[in-house]
Order: sequence, then C-alpha cells, then structure tokens
Amino acid sequence: MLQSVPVLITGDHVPTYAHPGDAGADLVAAEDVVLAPGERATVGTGVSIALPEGYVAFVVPRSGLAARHGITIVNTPGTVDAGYRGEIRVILLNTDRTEEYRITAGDRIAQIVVLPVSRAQFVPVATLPGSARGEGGFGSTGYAGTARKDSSS
Ligand SMILES: O=c1ccn([C@H]2C[C@H](O)[C@@H](COP(=O)(O)OP(=O)(O)OP(=O)(O)O)O2)c(=O)[nH]1
Repeated sequence: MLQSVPVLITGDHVPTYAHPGDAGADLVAAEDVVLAPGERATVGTGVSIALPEGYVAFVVPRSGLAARHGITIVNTPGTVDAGYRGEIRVILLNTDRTEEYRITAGDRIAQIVVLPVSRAQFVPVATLPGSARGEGGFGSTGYAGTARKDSSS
C-alpha cells in the first residue's frame, strides 16, 4: 500500500504520475528553450511546493529523454528542501554531440520523487567501528573476469 503525502503546490502544471506505482511525477517546462549540443540551461517549471517537514524531493532525469536525445540533469538528483518556496527549476544538459534539443512550454522535462528523509546527528569520534567493507570502495571488488588495474593495493 503506497503511502500518500500531501504536498502543497502553486503553479499551473501540477506534476502527474503516469502510472499507478510510479515513483516519479513528471515536471513540465514553463518556457521554451533550445539546447544546442553540449549546452545547459536552467529551465523553470512554474511550480513551487511546500513539502511536509521530514521530506525531500529529488528532481531526476527522464530515461526516455536521456536515451533518445541525450538530455540529462547536471546536478541529478536536484534536491528540493522542505523549506524551499521558490520555483522548482531543472538544470538540463544536452549531451548530444550534434543535435540540438527543442523544449516547448508544457513538455515533460524531468520527474520529481518525494521521499522521507532523516536528519543526521553527526557524532565526532577518534576511530570508526570496523565493518566487513572497511575502506574498500571505488571498484575495490573488481569487475567480473577482469583483474584490478588499481596499483594502490
Ligand atoms: O535541481 C534543483 C535543485 C535545487 N532547487 C531548489 C530547491 C532547493 O531547496 C534550492 C537550493 O538547492 P541546493 O541546496 O541544491 O542549492 P545550493 O547551491 O546549495 O544553494 P543554497 O545555498 O541556496 O542552498 O534550490 C531546484 O529548484 N532545482
């Protein structure tokens, strides 16, 4: 059973979930924009929200735009704080090397995912407790069928 969270919103284009069970609701552009190859632009959505305290909204790319046109979001996931009351804007990047991408107001350009978030209480200590992973990261487990090329170990 999906939990429903009330999110107050102003603006003309209320984000919509395309299917039951979708995690992201589509955000649309409030303006026309042309992105040349390699160009980025901060595109307004015309909407502002008030999340309940204890929630965050992430602005994330649409995979169809990414796969078909190379359109992504520079700062993905863009973080919308519960206290933010300004317009939600999307920092789009056209990664295609040759094709420009035209956005018309009303086009679906991104999706917004609303999630509960905890507030960390950072506790300074001299030494961290051990763990199975330890300090391994950045490919420390290697890749199937390939030897590690990292000379640091
Ligand atoms: O893709 C995004 C990311 C952020 N925001 C809005 C909501 C967020 O609450 C606010 C600030 O974002 P963030 O904290 O990422 O920006 P900052 O660069 O740290 O600026 P600030 O000093 O204003 O926090 O901008 C968007 O509209 N779209």
